[in-house]
Amino acid sequence: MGENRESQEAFVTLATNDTYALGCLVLAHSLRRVGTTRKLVVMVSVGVSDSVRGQLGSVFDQIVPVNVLDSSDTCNLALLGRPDLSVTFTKFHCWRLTQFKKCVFMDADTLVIRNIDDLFDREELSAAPDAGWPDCFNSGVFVFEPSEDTYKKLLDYAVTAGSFDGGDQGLLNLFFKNWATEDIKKHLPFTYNVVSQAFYSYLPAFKQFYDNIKVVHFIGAVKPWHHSFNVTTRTVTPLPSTGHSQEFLQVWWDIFMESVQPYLDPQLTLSFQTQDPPPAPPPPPITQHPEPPPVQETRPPSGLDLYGHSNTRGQPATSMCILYPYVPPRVEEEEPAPGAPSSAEVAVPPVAVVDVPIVYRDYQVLETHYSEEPLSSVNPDLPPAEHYLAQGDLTPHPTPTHGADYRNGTPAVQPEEGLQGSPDIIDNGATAEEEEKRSVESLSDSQAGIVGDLANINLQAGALESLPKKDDRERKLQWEQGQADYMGIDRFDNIKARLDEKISQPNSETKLATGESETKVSTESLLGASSEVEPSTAVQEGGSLEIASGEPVKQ
Ligand SMILES: O=c1ccn([C@@H]2O[C@H](COP(=O)(O)OP(=O)(O)O[C@H]3O[C@H](CO)[C@@H](O)[C@H](O)[C@H]3O)[C@@H](O)[C@H]2O)c(=O)[nH]1
Ligand SMILES: [Mn+2]
Repeated sequence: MGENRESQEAFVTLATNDTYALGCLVLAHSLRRVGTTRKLVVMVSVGVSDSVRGQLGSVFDQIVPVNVLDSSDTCNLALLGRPDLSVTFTKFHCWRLTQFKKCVFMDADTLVIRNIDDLFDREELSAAPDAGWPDCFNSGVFVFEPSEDTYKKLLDYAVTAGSFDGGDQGLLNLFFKNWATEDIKKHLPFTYNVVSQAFYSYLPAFKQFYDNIKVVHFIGAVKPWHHSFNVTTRTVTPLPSTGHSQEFLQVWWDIFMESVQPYLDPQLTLSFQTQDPPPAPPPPPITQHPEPPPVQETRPPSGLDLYGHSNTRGQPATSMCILYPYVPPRVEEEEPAPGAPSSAEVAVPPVAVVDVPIVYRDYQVLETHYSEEPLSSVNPDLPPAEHYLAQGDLTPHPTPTHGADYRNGTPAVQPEEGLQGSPDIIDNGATAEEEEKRSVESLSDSQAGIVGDLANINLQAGALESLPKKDDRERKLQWEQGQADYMGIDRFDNIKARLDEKISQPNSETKLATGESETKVSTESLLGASSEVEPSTAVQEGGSLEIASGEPVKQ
């Protein structure tokens, strides 16, 4: 392979804010660690701060500023009416990197485990199946050939046809619609884009093909950087219900702590937050709606999908996460007083407890289009932003809390007390636990649904007892109707915990037929149901679940 080829091929990623840029940094270090010989390119929009750009420059070969509202774009006018396509279009800028012959695009939330330079032997458009709908490809990793012509066609197509999921993935799948059938070589193995929840959805395959995993993709609303990391034990605590594999989260954090975090600008903690979209109004309290709340026709039904994405675009869920964006580097200490704990034993308190609005697949709130400059300054010939607002195309955000004008398409409803005015950073000396507790308690009963979310996301993994207790019987019925709460109470590690518990109780009524390779367990035991369940509703035909019980997942 000639040096020539190596300089003409690149891995490309994208960040529109400092938060996603952290992902880009970890991704780039992961690529360097597996010894890639190709160039590394990151596309950044105005939302990425100078200090973070500087850090990107230390690991990427090129930083390419991109701006979707570049007035040279012929499609500008049409785009203005389609704010939902903003980040989508930013991603498409990768086709303009015509200084390269071939590229591999990688989302900022991907992590490279093994060398993938062989991807450059593939043609446009090669990608791996999406775990949610395998006839579609996932657009987090794809091979493409830069071309201004393709870029323009994509924009035209986007404006006329639109994206069926509002994001780039829906659009790219329509544009490259023969991907699934035309050429098997364009079907990348799933190992090139393993959604990190796969260990959960298909554990045996995850174990079988574990050694081939090349790229892990942390899809969904909760990203590795939303997790908390204990600097003393140097372990990450997985947030329940995200489904992310602890093991790969740990790999992400190890790289982050070693190669990224020590070089972060100490001021970043603040800019980190202000770059994030402002807290959006909470979804209407469920208890006050005998009928489902009115939903705009264009929206798919609400609820979370397997990966924790909300199907309700424009309705962010609010969750508390503890961020550890910056841990001050250790300074040489004076001799500790006799009897005082050494610095290694002192748990570092969280830097900030942040109310993070988690935005599910909703890219309308991002700053690419709107936050930095008023629309009118982008192209002085265009009518002012109010014009579009008046047409009902866009809805202004109720309160531009960060000085930026985020027009996120969500209804202009004032957030309710208790969620609304929570400052971005609570730094009052309270411990994370106290703060969590306080914020949960401050919610009114009518926000019970939200309390559930808060409680759920704050629980430490394995804290089964403190999960919100559903009525056992109701839960059992739901299970039997195929409505198990796979991402919550019925998620794998909970089921496993219950199994372990049952197995360790020799007098348990649970019927355990332990074969060589599998264990059959009754619905009842999985649900941890009490013995008061009526016999008629006890284990029914088909109500049992098979669980492979081979060796545990590799640690
Ligand atoms: O505020 C944002 C949001 C996204 N991105 C970039 O866009 C990518 C896609 O967003 P992401 O949050 O990673 O989406 P996913 O959770 O992975 O969801 C899926 O849906 C997206 C929209 O269709 C696709 O882009 C993804 O590839 C697909 O995996 C990110 O990795 C970033 O590179 C930003 O820079 N800023
Ligand atoms: Mn992604």
